[in-house]
Amino acid sequence: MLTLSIENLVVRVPDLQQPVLVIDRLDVAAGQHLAVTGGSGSGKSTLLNILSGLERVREGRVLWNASDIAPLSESGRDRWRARNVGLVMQDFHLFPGLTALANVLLPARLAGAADAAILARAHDLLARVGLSRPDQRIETMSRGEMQRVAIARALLRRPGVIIADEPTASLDVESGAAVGDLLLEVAAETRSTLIVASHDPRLVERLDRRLSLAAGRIVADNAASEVAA
Ligand SMILES: Nc1ncnc2c1ncn2[C@@H]1O[C@H](COP(=O)(O)OP(=O)(O)OP(=O)(O)O)[C@@H](O)[C@H]1O
Repeated sequence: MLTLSIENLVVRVPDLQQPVLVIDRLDVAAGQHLAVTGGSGSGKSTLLNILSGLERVREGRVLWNASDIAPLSESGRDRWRARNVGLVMQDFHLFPGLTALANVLLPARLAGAADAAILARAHDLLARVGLSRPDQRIETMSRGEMQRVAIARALLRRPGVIIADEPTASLDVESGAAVGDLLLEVAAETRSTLIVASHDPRLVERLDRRLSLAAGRIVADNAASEVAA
């Protein structure tokens, strides 16, 4: 379980005068389930990249359990992420040539943590996302099946926070609902904080807190009485 606090965050990109993300203050309690919504280009992926340490914080502070990740080097952020974050990104980062099961297990194997219990959990998670062929090679899978492998991998090591970017985007209604069930069940089981960027109203409405971004700013937050536009 990780608590998040963002203070005075400003994210800029080369070639643009206006920042792409400005968040003066955001607090997310440990174990909270947060949906990040907003139109295309509103800053959702930028926020998730910052929160997961994929992108460096250059202005402001991003504190996880009161520890700021902004000063960490890239390798420091990689280590922090491997220990704490279950990440589901839009482009999955799966490895062709490996089976579904091997992809799910890879981060645990790299960390020297792939024991019998982890192997059993990998099988269980693949079954729960509806994949019955753990030995199928990744490159032969459909996009929706790959999405489910990426989700199983993210949940394997009971991360303190699960961060998912459009986790139901490639899925039909039924598979999307199953993935929503799984994310919520696993987050509850492991008491993980859950942060999901999504356009999918069926998923968004199941999360207890909803934050809406427009042009890189928070314009609605159902947990806040006042929101700066
Ligand atoms: N490296 C970059 N250079 C220029 N512009 C960038 C860069 N990275 C992000 N942006 C811009 O920042 C804005 C926010 O992008 P972001 O990907 O966070 O949006 P999003 O809400 O996730 O959109 P989508 O729903 O389409 O994925 C967009 O206008 C994007 O074009």
